[in-house]
Formats: sequence, structure tokens, C-alpha cells
Amino acid sequence: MSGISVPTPQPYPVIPGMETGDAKEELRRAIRAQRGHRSARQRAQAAESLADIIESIPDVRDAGCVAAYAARSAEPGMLPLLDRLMDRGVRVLLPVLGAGLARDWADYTGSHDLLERAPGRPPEPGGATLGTDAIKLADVVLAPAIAVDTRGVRLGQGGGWYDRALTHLRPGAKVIAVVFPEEVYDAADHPLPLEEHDIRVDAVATTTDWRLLGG
Ligand SMILES: Nc1nc2c(c(=O)[nH]1)N(C=O)[C@@H](CNc1ccc(C(=O)N[C@@H](CCC(=O)O)C(=O)O)cc1)CN2
Ligand SMILES: Nc1ncnc2c1ncn2[C@@H]1O[C@H](COP(=O)(O)OP(=O)(O)OP(=O)(O)O)[C@@H](O)[C@H]1O
Repeated sequence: MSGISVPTPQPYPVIPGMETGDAKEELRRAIRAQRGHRSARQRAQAAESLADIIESIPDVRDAGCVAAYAARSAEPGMLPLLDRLMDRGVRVLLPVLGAGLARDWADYTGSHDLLERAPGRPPEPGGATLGTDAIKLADVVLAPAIAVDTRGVRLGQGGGWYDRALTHLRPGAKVIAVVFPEEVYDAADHPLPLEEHDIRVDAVATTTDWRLLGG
């Protein structure tokens, strides 16, 4: 670890009057470009810290089933957390993409079982799929995101996969977005673009901290 921490810029290429869809795309582009700057070593360290942070969240400590995700290389890494949850006996569900981005889930049984079916696609478990409604089993959903703001507005990859999946959630289940620290935006001056279908998240976890949102 270097002793000097350089503040990471927080891009906000949103111009008044811009269409919401365009504003989302500009933000995704700017934030993705910044994500590419982390080394493999920094990513591995970040994944360990993220596991410590997420394991400290009371809703996660109490959960019997967590719907998580298997990270692609630029996303906050999840493997240390997935293994810790599994070792504690928590059921861990991971997304499985069906045809046309259909939303399905399967159990995580260890990293040996994860396979990237095509370059750029998230790794997926090889076991039996459980159906779209399996998300109802989850007490907590850890949702990958590109950014989140203090109201709980989440900016995702742009497929609408999570917005649709979260409509099947059991009432009372908690949704926690996972991002890097500089991707948490203060809605007072840099609100993220919001559309009708966007489902707000309850909290955000980063590699350095977590907090409740909205309220
Ligand atoms: N790790 C992870 N899993 C996730 C999501 C996510 O954001 N992150 N999703 C959140 O919604 C859902 C699906 N997201 C997807 C993300 C990309 C592609 C995809 O087709 N990617 C391109 C390659 C793009 C690239 O190179 O960056 C491709 O295969 O052609 C498909 C689904 C469910 N699982
Ligand atoms: N509940 C829904 N029902 C139907 N269409 C939806 C729903 N949610 C999102 N969509 C569609 O999905 C598209 C992408 O949505 P959006 O830009 O909010 O994705 P995202 O939340 O950033 O992505 P993701 O959830 O995959 O990470 C939108 O064009 C929207 O019309």
C-alpha cells in the first residue's frame, strides 16, 4: 500500500436538457473508462476489503440466502465474499443469463464451478438453474452497479436485467448496490439520471465503507 492517497475524480458528464437515456450512457462511458485503471493487485486487495465491509452489514450477517454476482474483471471483486458466505452455510445465488438476457439463478458451489461463457460476459455457475422466481429466496441482494447516489438511485450496465429481476423480490428483502468508493454520488449536487422503471436500492457497499441510502 502506498502511503499517499490521491483523490479519484468523479466524472459527471450530465448537461442540463440532456435526455435521461443519453445522460446514463455518458456516465457509464466515463465511469467505465476510470475502472480500467486498476491493476490486478489493486483489484485483489479491493475484493478482500469488500468482503470485510459486506460481512459487517447486519442484514448480511443475519441472511440465510444472499443473491450476489460473479464479477467481471473491472467490477468490484466478489470471490472472497462468496467463499466466506458459503463457508458460513449461507445459500448464495448467482445470476444466469438465458436467451435474450432472460433472468435466471443458480447456486454458487465454489469458484471451480464458475465459467465465462463468452468474453465480456459475467462468469456463471454450471449447476441446475432455479428459475426467475428464485430471487424470492434471497434475504439480501448484492446488485452490481456502475454508480449509485445518496437517494438510492442505481446506474447499472444498461440491460435493465436487475431492474426487471428486482420486481420479483420478496417484500422486506434488502438490496445493496456494490460499487467502488468514488462511484457513490451526492444527489444534492450530482443526482444520477432516474427513469420510471428504476428500482431504488436500500444501501451501498464499497471497498472502504457501507451506508444506508434514501430514507
Ligand atoms: N457480474 C455481473 N453479472 C451480472 C450483471 C452485471 O452487471 N455484472 N448484470 C447486470 O445487469 C446481469 C447481466 N449482465 C450482462 C453484462 C454484459 C453482457 C454482455 O453481453 N456483454 C458483452 C461484452 C461487453 C464487454 O466486453 O464489456 C458481450 O457478451 O458481448 C451480458 C449481460 C446479470 N449478471
Ligand atoms: N421493469 C422493467 N420492465 C421492462 N423494461 C425494463 C424494466 N426495467 C428496465 N427496463 C428496460 O431496460 C432498459 C435498460 O434500463 P436501465 O438503463 O435502467 O438499465 P440498468 O439498470 O442500468 O441495467 P442493469 O439492471 O442491467 O444493470 C431500459 O430501456 C428499460 O426500458
